[in-house]
Amino acid sequence: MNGKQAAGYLAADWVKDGMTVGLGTGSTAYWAIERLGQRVAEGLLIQAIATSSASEELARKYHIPMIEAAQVDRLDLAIDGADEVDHELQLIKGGGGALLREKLVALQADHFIVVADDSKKVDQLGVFKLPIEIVPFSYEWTLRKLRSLYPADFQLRQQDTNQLYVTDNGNYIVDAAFGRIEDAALLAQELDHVTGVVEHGLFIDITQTLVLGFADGHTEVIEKK
Ligand SMILES: O=C(CO)[C@H](O)[C@H](O)COP(=O)(O)O
Repeated sequence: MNGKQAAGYLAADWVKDGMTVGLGTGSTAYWAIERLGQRVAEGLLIQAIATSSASEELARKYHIPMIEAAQVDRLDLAIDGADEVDHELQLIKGGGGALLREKLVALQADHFIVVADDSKKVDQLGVFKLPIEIVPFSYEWTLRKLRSLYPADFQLRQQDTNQLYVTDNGNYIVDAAFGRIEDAALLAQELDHVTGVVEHGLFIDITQTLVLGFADGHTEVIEKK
């Protein structure tokens, strides 16, 4: 068992009968979904909402009962991966392009658990390029605005050489190389106010629990102070 699997499997233990669960996206959330699928096969009664079409497909493969967001007001729990996590459990997410739905789901959950292998733990956020989801209409203006605000490299994410990456919500993603981000909360607030930006991958004060997995299969659980 590698670190991602160890973290994903352990996080699935938080899920109890009757819960509505948010399912994250990526190669670590994958293991949590697989483990939940096993538990559903053993009789666990839950319903779930997925943060991407890929996770929805995976959950359906494991016969996890899926519902639409409109059917519930709150989620009991959401489990998702991260691209970076710092000591205060602030995150960069969106490497897999699902940041908007991931943030919507995380904010609606009473308990948000992040699953990651130990390579994701950093002293300061920002080495991983920050994904920023922008609307396609006038995206060049939004890109120009971002470039005028910050001395960072902003690159539109490509699907392949001829095609821009398009999210499940029909938007584009800009990957921003900030380097070390001195004040992630401030940057998050500023990006919230850039017209054309739909959402960004800074998850500030959302995570309650971090489940870290290590290469030898052991895990560490860190609760938000
Ligand atoms: O934010 C995400 C997708 O939008 C993922 O959670 C993040 O990229 C981590 O992925 P992985 O577990 O594959 O390393």
